[in-house]
Amino acid sequence: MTKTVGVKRLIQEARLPHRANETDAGLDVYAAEDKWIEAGSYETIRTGIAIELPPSTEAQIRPRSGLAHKFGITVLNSPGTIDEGYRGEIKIMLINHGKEAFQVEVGMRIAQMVIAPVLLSPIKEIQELTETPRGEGGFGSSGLRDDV
Ligand SMILES: O=c1ccn([C@H]2C[C@H](O)[C@@H](COP(=O)(O)OP(=O)(O)OP(=O)(O)O)O2)c(=O)[nH]1
Ligand SMILES: [Mg+2]
Repeated sequence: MTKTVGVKRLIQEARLPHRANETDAGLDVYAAEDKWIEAGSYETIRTGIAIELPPSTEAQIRPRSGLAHKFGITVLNSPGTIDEGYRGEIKIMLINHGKEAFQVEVGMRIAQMVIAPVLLSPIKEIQELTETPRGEGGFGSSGLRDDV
């Protein structure tokens, strides 16, 4: 099984995803078009690339903390899911939570992509669930006080 991610450039402006450091989890993903994002709005941005993932993996599209910290820019549907079998162009939905309009430019690093393993578990209906110490407790049930 190859672990290589094949990347096809769909337009000339496109840049291949790139790891800033060899062991970074996230590959920087680049914009392939110029676009303004008004404050409080979102835009779908072209990357100009399509990819071929290794079997039983996905690519997660996550925000870059630098853009969030400096400009309030994040990924609307974070983490975006790129399915193994998807062969279309990867597009990134950025939302501007900042106070100023934000200009996306060709070649800007707008998000990061993490390749992750996926369990393609079959699904079946069952009548009884196994018992566990947690049972149906959730939503803060393990806390000592009501508010945490
Ligand atoms: O940020 C994203 C998220 C998804 N996709 C592409 C790849 C993914 O495989 C496909 C479908 O995404 P998703 O499953 O999130 O969307 P959906 O609304 O469930 O559409 P579909 O019915 O096509 O699965 O769209 C992107 O290009 N960018
Ligand atoms: Mg889907």
